[in-house]
Amino acid sequence: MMNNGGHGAHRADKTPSPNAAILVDGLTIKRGHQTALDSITLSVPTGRITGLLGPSGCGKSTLMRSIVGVQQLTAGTITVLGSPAGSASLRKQIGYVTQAPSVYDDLTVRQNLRYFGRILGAPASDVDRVLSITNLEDKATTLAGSLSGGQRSRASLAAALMGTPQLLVLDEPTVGLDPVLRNELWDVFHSLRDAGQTIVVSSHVMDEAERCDDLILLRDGRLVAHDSPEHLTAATGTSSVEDAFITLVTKDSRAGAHLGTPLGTPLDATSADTTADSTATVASRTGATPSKATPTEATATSATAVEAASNDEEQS
Ligand SMILES: Nc1ncnc2c1ncn2[C@@H]1O[C@H](COP(=O)(O)OP(=O)(O)OP(=O)(O)O)[C@@H](O)[C@H]1O
Repeated sequence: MMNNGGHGAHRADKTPSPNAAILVDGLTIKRGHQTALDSITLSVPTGRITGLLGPSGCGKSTLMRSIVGVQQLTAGTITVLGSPAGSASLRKQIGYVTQAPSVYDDLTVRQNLRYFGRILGAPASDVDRVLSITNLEDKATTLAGSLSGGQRSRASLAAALMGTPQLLVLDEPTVGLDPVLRNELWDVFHSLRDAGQTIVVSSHVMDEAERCDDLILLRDGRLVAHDSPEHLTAATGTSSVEDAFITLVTKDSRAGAHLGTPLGTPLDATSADTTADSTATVASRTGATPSKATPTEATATSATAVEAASNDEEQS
């Protein structure tokens, strides 16, 4: 259902589902002089794929960073799997894949997975399980530094899947991948969802929106819509999510620019060139640092990695 009052259209804000995986209440985040997120209230249901969409700079990564607990909140609260975001108890329950592939270049894929698995306390059998899920069995003995871009993305996803986290937070995992690889990854996401995992995934690509169970549309840090693709199109009288979004943004009294892009193209062409996030895949679970550090360094910094990531970025 849609709420057409105020500045946007969204659902479930006032009556969050009792089985919500994530509850965001009045979340405001200032980064530098920017208000990256402005009074966001929403709930993300368990066992579904929720897509985060919106133009570059609208706050998708900031919302994900907040959910995994590496972002300082200016106001509001976030509850994840029943605990405040950032709680130590959540580290093994959340798999986080940032925009930057974050496996260790000088380790093979299998060694990377063993390493992350050891830190997470995952069973040794998990390595083969996630290699199979991500279709990387034939790359198990390849150095991560020798993988193609798409293979590295999948290796990062594999690392995040170690230990079977309940919640997966994926920041533009398909960026730069060709359509066949994107398709394969979406098949993986759907089977993980079918196995009971909750997935929050951001994208610039409108055709990926149709593959999500629910969509959150952000614009300039504000929530414009939160509903299923079917409800969004029905409520706006449109035949595609893209058209629904254009209609919603046009109605949005504070919208400043046009959102129209063809299906399958980035919402913002410049934003396809992603910048590296400051935290590593599974950082929220392991405390490990990105691939430039050696595993030893990563382990040494594990106790403070999450806090450091949060503090560093605020100064950047
Ligand atoms: N390290 C930082 N320091 C200060 N401001 C930042 C920082 N990173 C992002 N911002 C600002 O926060 C706002 C939201 O950025 P965010 O990265 O969350 O957007 P996004 O929707 O994920 O963008 P993209 O799709 O390009 O990754 C933007 O105005 C951006 O300029």
